[in-house]
Amino acid sequence: YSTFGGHKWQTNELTYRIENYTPDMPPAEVDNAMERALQVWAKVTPLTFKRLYSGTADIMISFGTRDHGDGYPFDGPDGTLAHAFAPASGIGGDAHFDDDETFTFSSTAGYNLFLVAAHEFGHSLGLSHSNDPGALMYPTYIQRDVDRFVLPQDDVKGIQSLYG
Ligand SMILES: O=C1CC=C(NS(=O)(=O)c2ccc(-c3ccccc3)cc2)CC1=O
Ligand SMILES: [Ca+2]
Ligand SMILES: [Zn+2]
Ligand SMILES: [Zn+2]
Repeated sequence: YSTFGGHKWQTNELTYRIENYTPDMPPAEVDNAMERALQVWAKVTPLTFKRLYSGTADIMISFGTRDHGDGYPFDGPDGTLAHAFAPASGIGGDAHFDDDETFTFSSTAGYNLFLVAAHEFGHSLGLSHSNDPGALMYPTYIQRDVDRFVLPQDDVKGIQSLYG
């Protein structure tokens, strides 16, 4: 695993807000994918995630295409699927998803939103990429069985090196 130089949140009570939705799936499935992706990390750390419905949360989650206002424009279908910012005020911690992608949650076609979100939230919490091909924080997307998803040991060690 690797971190952004040990950059981390100074509190364990984090907040998140889903700012908008993708037309690819019902909002309830987006909520579910995001909640489960955050729980993956909460389960192995003292971190808790509280959902906000207005105002500014630590982790602002949004879907956008091309230039969406942060100087890191998306690139249309395929290529970059999403990006997230390391812990910091303002845009720090935020996770953006490229709405030119077809995200799915139930089927295994397309990019699994739960997996991509879990990976991006790893960045939002302070992890950068791992060179362990089995790790969630490995830079390349690998389709996995999300029903029995268990956070790989490399990621557990990484997040606990920050918040354990
Ligand atoms: O740090 C960055 C910036 C660009 C990235 N490219 S991506 O959006 O195509 C991407 C690649 C792999 C994943 C991923 C890796 C492991 C598990 C799940 C998703 C997520 C997004 C990945 C990423 O998180
Ligand atoms: Ca893209
Ligand atoms: Zn962005
Ligand atoms: Zn990444």
